[in-house]
Amino acid sequence: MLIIGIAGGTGSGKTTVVNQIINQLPADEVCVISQDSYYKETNNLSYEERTKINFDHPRAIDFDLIVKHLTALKNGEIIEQPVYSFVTHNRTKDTVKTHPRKVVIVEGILIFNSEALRNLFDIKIFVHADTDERLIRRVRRDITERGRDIDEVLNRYQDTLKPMHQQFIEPTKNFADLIIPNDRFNTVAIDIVRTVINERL
Ligand SMILES: Nc1ncnc2c1ncn2[C@@H]1O[C@H](COP(=O)(O)OP(=O)(O)O)[C@@H](O)[C@H]1O
Ligand SMILES: Nc1ccn([C@@H]2O[C@H](COP(=O)(O)O)[C@@H](O)[C@H]2O)c(=O)n1
Repeated sequence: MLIIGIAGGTGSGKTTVVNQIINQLPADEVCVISQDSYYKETNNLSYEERTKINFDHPRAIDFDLIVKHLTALKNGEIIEQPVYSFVTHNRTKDTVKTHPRKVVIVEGILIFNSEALRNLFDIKIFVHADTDERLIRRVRRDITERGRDIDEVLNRYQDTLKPMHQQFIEPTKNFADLIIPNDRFNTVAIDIVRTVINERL
């Protein structure tokens, strides 16, 4: 099994890069674990309280469960990946059965913050896009796909996204084996990653 970690700031294009990598691989040879699925359960909080959570701080993530699930996949076991709702800011009652595959891709803003998780990755990739580009993409995406309005996105950006990016996300670029510049679509980098995967399989 080849386990690839793909980190990078919000809006850097991690999900897009993952889709570009996997769309040429047979579906039964790859599975994806998204860090967003592993936001801690907050059933004890009201909706109002959940809107105030700092979702860009490592303490918001259930790293123990990601490590447990990744280890289980490595041991050939099927896992029940949680499903997260950006509308309710909580996990839903659903789960997605995720089968062990030859290639496992884990993507998320904070995945290189956990040493235990880092140690499970065979290849660590950091997707980079400039701050203004990420903000523009985030505004567009959160309004069209995540049910937010402009004030919500900009307030969250100023209060948590920007400082947390500087404190926790950008420094983890140093752990990367490969940095993909993604201000524009970077087909060369995607081809290189695909070649590495094919060689290792
Ligand atoms: N290289 C790129 N050029 C232009 N837009 C991009 C690029 N990569 C991603 N996007 C767009 O930016 C938005 C955020 O990308 P996404 O892959 O969801 O980022 P992340 O998973 O890092 O938050 C999406 O709407 C996506 O279509
Ligand atoms: N309820 C939530 C949970 C998380 N976020 C934001 O999602 C970002 C991470 O996802 P990406 O796909 O952009 O990597 C992160 O920056 C959180 O602020 C949210 O808005 N609401």
